[in-house]
Amino acid sequence: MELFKKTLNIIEPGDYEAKKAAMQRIDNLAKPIGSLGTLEDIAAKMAAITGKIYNKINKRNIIVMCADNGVVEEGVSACPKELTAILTQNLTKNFTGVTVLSEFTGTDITVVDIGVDAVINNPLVINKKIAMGTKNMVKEPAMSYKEAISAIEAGIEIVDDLCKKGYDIFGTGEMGIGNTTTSAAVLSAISGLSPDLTVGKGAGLTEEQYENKKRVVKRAIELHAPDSKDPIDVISKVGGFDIAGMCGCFLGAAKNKRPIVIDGLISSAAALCAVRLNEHVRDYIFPSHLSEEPGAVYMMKEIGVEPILNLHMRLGEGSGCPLAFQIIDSALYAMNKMPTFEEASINSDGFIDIRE
Ligand SMILES: O=C(O)c1ccc[n+]([C@@H]2O[C@H](COP(=O)([O-])O)[C@@H](O)[C@H]2O)c1
Ligand SMILES: Cc1cc2nc[nH]c2cc1C
Repeated sequence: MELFKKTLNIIEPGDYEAKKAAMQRIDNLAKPIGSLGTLEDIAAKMAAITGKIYNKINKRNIIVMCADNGVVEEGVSACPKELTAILTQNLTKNFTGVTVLSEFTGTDITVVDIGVDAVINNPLVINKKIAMGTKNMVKEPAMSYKEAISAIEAGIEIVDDLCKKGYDIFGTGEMGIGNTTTSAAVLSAISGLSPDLTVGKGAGLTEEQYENKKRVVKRAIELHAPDSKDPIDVISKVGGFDIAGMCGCFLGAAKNKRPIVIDGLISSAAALCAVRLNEHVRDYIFPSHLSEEPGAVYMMKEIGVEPILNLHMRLGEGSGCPLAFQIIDSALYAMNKMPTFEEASINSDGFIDIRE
């Protein structure tokens, strides 16, 4: 509880003076005002995070939180629960989408067992197991309030450690059969939106199974009536250990003044909880893509960010993060290397400053 409270208390807003100075440079670059669109927003936001106008990312890390969800016994997923443990192991063998894309983009992966319902005997998986999966949320709260805090603290600790190792950007990912159900439940509980809008087909469901999934989310919310103003209450009643762990990652990144990227629906649920715990966390968050899950649009709105990409992806694992890293790198490179109108005029006889 101490680490959680301390972290929440010391998170500061971004450096808006540095952001203003960055915007000034961006507006002076040899291009029509605003013509680099979202790349400009990214470069300015990064300046607010680091307090510097010129930024470069050297070390990238995606933290993948793996956990099981008790609600799977209600038939909400097309996948067998055992896949969580298998895919957790696969993350360490470069057998997954996120690891291959990370290899391509020079990104390291941190695999965390935060609640897989199996013994994961693998030195490449960090053991932060809170329990052997959550409870079935239509029968009882998914976890205790204390467990939710412990899982959040595990995420903060992971980010603290990685910051000491020199990582300067983070991605968030997860592996957990059934976690599109918990994510939709968290979104509905916090926003008040009907599960008819927030629930999707996840890894794939028949129409009949999809109707059941919506009923399950409605039943869990009716049973526990989570307090929409208390993200810990929401996570503990209808969330998952992966969502809690990633929520901790967002808080930890904000505390350490490091950028952190959202992937799909599940990491959005974690980001939403983190932003509701402390509004300043938003200053450190970059979205990546718009997940194909229907709830993703509402997640983005509730968090208050606009996805950079729309690639119709719905893999999860953190797979959108390496792609966003490349866009972020490009934005920073343009910011650092493009000449201003003044610089371009000095270096080229024929240059016309279109602002005059
Ligand atoms: O992140 C997303 O937007 C996303 C959308 C659909 C499925 N997933 C992945 O699929 C698994 C959850 O799907 P489900 O149907 O079991 O809830 C979990 O391991 C996620 O990584 C992830
Ligand atoms: C193969 C596979 C990979 C995944 N990654 C995230 N969820 C997944 C579900 C399946 C089935």
